Amino acid sequence: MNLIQIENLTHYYGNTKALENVNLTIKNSDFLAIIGPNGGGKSTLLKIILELLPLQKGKLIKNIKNSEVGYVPQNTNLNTDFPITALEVVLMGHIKTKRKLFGYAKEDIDCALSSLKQVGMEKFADKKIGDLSGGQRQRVFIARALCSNPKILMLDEPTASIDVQGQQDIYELLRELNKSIAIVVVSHDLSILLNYAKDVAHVNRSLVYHSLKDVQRNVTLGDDHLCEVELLSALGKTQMCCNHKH
Ligand SMILES: Nc1ncnc2c1ncn2[C@@H]1O[C@H](COP(=O)(O)OP(=O)(O)OP(=O)(O)O)[C@@H](O)[C@H]1O
Repeated sequence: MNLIQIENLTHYYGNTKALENVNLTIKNSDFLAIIGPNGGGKSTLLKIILELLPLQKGKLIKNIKNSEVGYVPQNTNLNTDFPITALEVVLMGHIKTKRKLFGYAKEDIDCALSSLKQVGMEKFADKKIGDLSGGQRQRVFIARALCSNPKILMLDEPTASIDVQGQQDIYELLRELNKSIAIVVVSHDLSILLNYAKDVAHVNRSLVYHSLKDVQRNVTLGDDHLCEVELLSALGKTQMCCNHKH
């Protein structure tokens, strides 16, 4: 089933053309990696799908409600000094929270606890967000996005500044979630991402879609990471070459 369809999308910021004639379909079982150089237009694409930016030219067809698109933004490590618990962060994701005069309704708390359980963080419900590791904190933000029972989960650089083991744990979680919801990840962590994504969209103003069905998995982790140039080469864009050492 097609959840989201984008047709001939073009977007300008003033005179800067950020996206040109982009076509993309996101289906319910997808695990899509969106990659591309800095300034290539990845965030712009995400913001248009999330309707944070207006549609200027082209079509955006959504077969799901806006509330069924879960979003985990970039930089969830900011403001870790804020004295708020993991449970409270998740409760903030409730769009139809019936707030009581003091605190939250029991059904909201039960739902938030169940989201925390889904990401393996229920034991940390009462911990301050600043006392968690980067990977644990990211799980809490994923739980927050899961609160509205999304059909698609979009994550912008979910593993930035998380160690390799933590990154792998997050992707294992996303793989598990992908059994019931579509996953779209913007990331530069290609080595890890490629062991999990089913398809890749390379965005550099225009979008080139590649299926990863036939690409060899078990890409090396750690220092021997795969760079974007090598990835594109593996996908058949052999005119590109990589001049640097890993
Ligand atoms: N608010 C804005 N006003 C003007 N230009 C913008 C704005 N946001 C983005 N741009 C420009 O649009 C282009 C695409 O930017 P975008 O942030 O979508 O790229 P990106 O692929 O997400 O980059 P990064 O990997 O660095 O996050 C860039 O040339 C950028 O300078």
